Amino acid sequence: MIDSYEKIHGIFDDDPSKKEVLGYPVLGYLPDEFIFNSDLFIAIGDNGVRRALSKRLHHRVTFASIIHESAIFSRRAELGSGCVVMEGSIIKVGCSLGEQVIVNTGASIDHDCLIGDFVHIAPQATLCGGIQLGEGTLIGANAIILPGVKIGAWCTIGAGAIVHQDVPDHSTWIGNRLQDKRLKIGG
Ligand SMILES: CC(=O)SCCNC(=O)CCNC(=O)[C@H](O)C(C)(C)COP(=O)(O)OP(=O)(O)OC[C@H]1O[C@@H](n2cnc3c(N)ncnc32)[C@H](O)[C@@H]1OP(=O)(O)O
Repeated sequence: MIDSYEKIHGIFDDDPSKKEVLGYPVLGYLPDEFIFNSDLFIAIGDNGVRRALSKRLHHRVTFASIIHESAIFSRRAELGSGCVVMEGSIIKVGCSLGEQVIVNTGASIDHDCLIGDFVHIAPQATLCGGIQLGEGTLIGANAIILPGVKIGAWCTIGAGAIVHQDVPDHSTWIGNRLQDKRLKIGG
């Protein structure tokens, strides 16, 4: 997506065997003393890793946000820095998305939703109106969150789930119910 809109100067990656990605040079590990002349985008899906890198770097770089041209993003919605809004997704009036949020392909976020930092909303997930998502939560592909539901921080909502009630922090929800913590699913 970045390739469609902007010049990419290079890619940082900890893996020394990677020399190029999509024809762009891999610059190796990101050194602490690196001086940025361009915006940075953290292209990492893991919400916790994205948070850690963002905290490490935010004082010395500006994070780019990317909205694909096929997405519908209400002019009455807000988006933080470092976000990506992918192909065919819809963000409607009154929504507020924090920093480093991934809105994946075809996801739908209806009116007045409040989305915390470092959230990932996977492909084709549907958020009805007035939903709140805490920091770092993953909404699995094709999940449906019913109107007004509040989901806490660092939760995992399974692919295809239907969430019909509030979910506490650090919980996992699969299918149509909260999982017993003893199952230790989704950490
Ligand atoms: C472009 C992209 O790809 S973006 C990435 C989007 N990613 C996703 O949408 C993934 C969301 N993750 C999931 O749905 C995962 O399956 C999780 C987090 C719910 C569970 O993962 P794990 O903790 O590894 O659980 P595991 O695979 O061991 O399954 C545990 C049990 O739950 C069941 N289960 C797992 N996921 C689901 C699901 N989504 N719906 C219903 N049942 C499920 C399994 O069948 C298994 O049942 P069993 O104990 O009766 O055999």
